[in-house]
Parts: sequence; C-alpha cells; structure tokens
Amino acid sequence: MATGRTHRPATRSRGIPEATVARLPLYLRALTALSERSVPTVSSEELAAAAGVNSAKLRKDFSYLGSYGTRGVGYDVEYLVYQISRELGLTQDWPVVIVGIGNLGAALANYGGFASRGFRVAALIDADPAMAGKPVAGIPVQHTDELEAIIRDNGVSIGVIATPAGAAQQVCDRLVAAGVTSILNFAPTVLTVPDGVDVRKVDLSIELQILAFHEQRKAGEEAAADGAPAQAAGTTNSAVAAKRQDSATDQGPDGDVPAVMPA
Ligand SMILES: NC(=O)c1ccc[n+]([C@@H]2O[C@H](COP(=O)([O-])OP(=O)(O)OC[C@H]3O[C@@H](n4cnc5c(N)ncnc54)[C@H](O)[C@@H]3O)[C@@H](O)[C@H]2O)c1
Repeated sequence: MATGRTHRPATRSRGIPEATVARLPLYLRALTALSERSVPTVSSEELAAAAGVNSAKLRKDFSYLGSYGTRGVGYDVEYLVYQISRELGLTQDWPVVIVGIGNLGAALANYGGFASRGFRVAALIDADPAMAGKPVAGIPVQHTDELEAIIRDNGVSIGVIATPAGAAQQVCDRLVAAGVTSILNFAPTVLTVPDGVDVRKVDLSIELQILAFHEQRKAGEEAAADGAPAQAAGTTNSAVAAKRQDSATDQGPDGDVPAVMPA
C-alpha cells in the first residue's frame, strides 16, 4: 500500500528550519530544568551550555520564534517554555498508542516522561491474545483486532511501534490506514509510508556503533601517539558514524534532521 518515505522540506511552513525544530526539544529540556529550580531568567550562553548547543546558533533559533531576550537580563524562562511548547504543539494533549507490549513496549508504557510532556498513552496494543486485558502501567493491553477502533475512538495521530522487525511494516500500514500520521519506530527496520506520514526511528544499537567507532578512533590515536602504526579508523563503521550523529533521526541513511546537533 505505501509507496515511499516521507519527504519533508528543509523549512517548515511557518519559516522555522527543520534543524531549528530538531533543537527546540533540547532547549525545552534545559529550560524545564531551570523552571523547576524557579530560575527566572537565563542568558543565551548559559542556556546554550545547558542544551549543548552553540550560543550563536541558539540566538538564531530563537529569532525564528520572535524571541530576542533582553540585553543584560537574558531570556524569560517561563515565557520561553511556553513559546517553545506552543511551537512544538505540546500545549495540547497528544494521545499515543504503543503497539507491541513486550520488554520495550512495557518499559515505554511505564515511562513517566511522556505524560509530563503532553503525550498521553491512550492504549497499549499487542497481537498476543494471552496479553489481552492484562494491565501494564495500569492500562489494560488490547488485542490488535481492535487497533482501528482504538485509533478512531481516541483520535490518535501518533503511534509507537515496538514489535519485532518482521511485524513492523504491517503494523505501520494498519496504523496509517486507520489515520495515524506520525510514527515512532523502535523496530530495526526501515518503514515505507505514504506522503504526509512522518516516521522517526530510534535505534540504540546504532548509537552504540557510533560510540564503538569513536572508541576505535581514540585507540588508534593513542597508538599513534605511542609510536605504533595508527589503526585504520572506522574501517567498518565509518560510513554509519559519518551519517548518523544523532540520537533520533529521520529514518533511512539520508536522515537530514539531527535531533542532537553538534555544538
Ligand atoms: N530502538 C531500540 O533502541 C530498541 C531497543 C530494544 C529493542 N528494540 C526493538 O523493539 C522491538 C521489541 O523488542 P522487545 O525486546 O520488546 O521484544 P519482545 O519480544 O519482548 O516484544 C515484542 C512484542 O510485540 C508483540 N507483537 C508481535 N507481533 C505483533 C503484531 N503484529 N502486532 C502487535 N504486537 C505484536 C509480541 O506479542 C510481543 O509482546 C524489537 O523490534 C526490537 O528489536 C529496539
């Protein structure tokens, strides 16, 4: 059914570049921590350091939001939290379904960080009939037979896939056909979706491979410093590492929106 991956312009319709959008959650996380400590204002340098972003880049990003701060005072923390939350669409409640309630799906269901950021776990869905009705994180698991009705009844637009890779495309197709337009995919496979559907892929093993690449390079540099012949850095992983510097990317090797930007 699906014919191609999502192609999105580098700039959103309201004129905010995708790279800026990808950094907004980093600012929000840092600002939320400041807000919890009742810090009223923050300088661009302090906030940039807390978010792990270059301060000139931060000022440029905030200019897209129309937020320029006050010279000598900095940015108003509460107002910036509100502004970024509004920009990210977090001032409204987003019902989310998780499909595949095994080790990972159950861990995600139990994660309190979704609700505190405006993502309500509306339903947990699994194909195993033995799991139907069993509560996970206080929510009874529902069978996949009910997937379409669950999406419709809860007005769900975001689906999380935590099934084995072999089932992920079929689950994705059903979610999309039922009306889901954003998918967070944890299964180690590339999903094919129609235009208008956004897919974000999370793969911790890719992150580990990138760390392995850096470990290998560090070992090579240390060996070179000790006078030994330098190890050929990244002979197996360099292509992956060069492409994937982010923790949650658009799926596919051509993912262009790093979620964690280099400083
Ligand atoms: N992205 C990451 O960093 C990361 C980390 C760990 C695991 N994973 C992946 O997440 C997935 C789940 O891992 P796990 O350890 O929880 O596996 P698991 O075997 O514990 O759970 C998988 C669950 O999916 C259900 N399921 C199977 N087919 C289904 C279908 N068609 N519809 C609905 N539910 C279905 C199973 O009944 C089971 O409950 C795997 O693809 C794994 O590779 C990704």
